[in-house]
Amino acid sequence: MTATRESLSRAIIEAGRFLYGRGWSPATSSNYSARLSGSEVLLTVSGRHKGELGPDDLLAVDLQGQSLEPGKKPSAETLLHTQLYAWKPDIGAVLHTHSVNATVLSRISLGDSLVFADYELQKAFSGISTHESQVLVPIFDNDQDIARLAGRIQPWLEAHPDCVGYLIRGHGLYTWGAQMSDALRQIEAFEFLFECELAVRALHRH
Ligand SMILES: CSCCC(=O)C(=O)COP(=O)(O)O
Ligand SMILES: [Zn+2]
Repeated sequence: MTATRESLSRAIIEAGRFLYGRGWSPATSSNYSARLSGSEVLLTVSGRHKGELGPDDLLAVDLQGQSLEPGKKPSAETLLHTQLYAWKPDIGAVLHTHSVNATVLSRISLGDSLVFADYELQKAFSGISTHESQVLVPIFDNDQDIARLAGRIQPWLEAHPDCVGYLIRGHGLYTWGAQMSDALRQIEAFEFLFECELAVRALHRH
């Protein structure tokens, strides 16, 4: 069945309620999107409360991140969404969240990536079928210049076609999927792994 703007709007609004309810999109943070076509994306308007989204809080942008709806301001992080849709035509939804665990873990990890290995829950990521795998999650330093940040992320994506998500240090998580349900599953999987990692590190300090 082809997704309509109405069904994709509903999926984004429901995702916002869920992610805000879990505490992963506080204080108007986060942005969400879904692919409308080969050249257009439905995205959250900048600055909106993500637990109280309605259809007016969404707008269409092109793959260059330009608003197609005058009067509506797209997310400040639009380019981080559109670069993913341009990177892979099978991406249908992108989620960006600001959880405590993603923020803390990305701040205390001094390297430029995290590796998750031997967790059964890694199988929640698209393309992974065994715990005997490694999920490599890059951490990019935060930047208020989103075009510059996208420019630093692009070569990493091109070199890692199996990438399932990335962290921005002190900021949050980006992940994606063929459909909104896939992106939501990956958000939950990342959050589970972040919590495990922080718990393991806390135990090792004693
Ligand atoms: C209050 S959070 C600061 C901006 C941010 O990181 C974010 O995710 C939300 O920005 P948007 O423009 O998409 O509302
Ligand atoms: Zn953000």
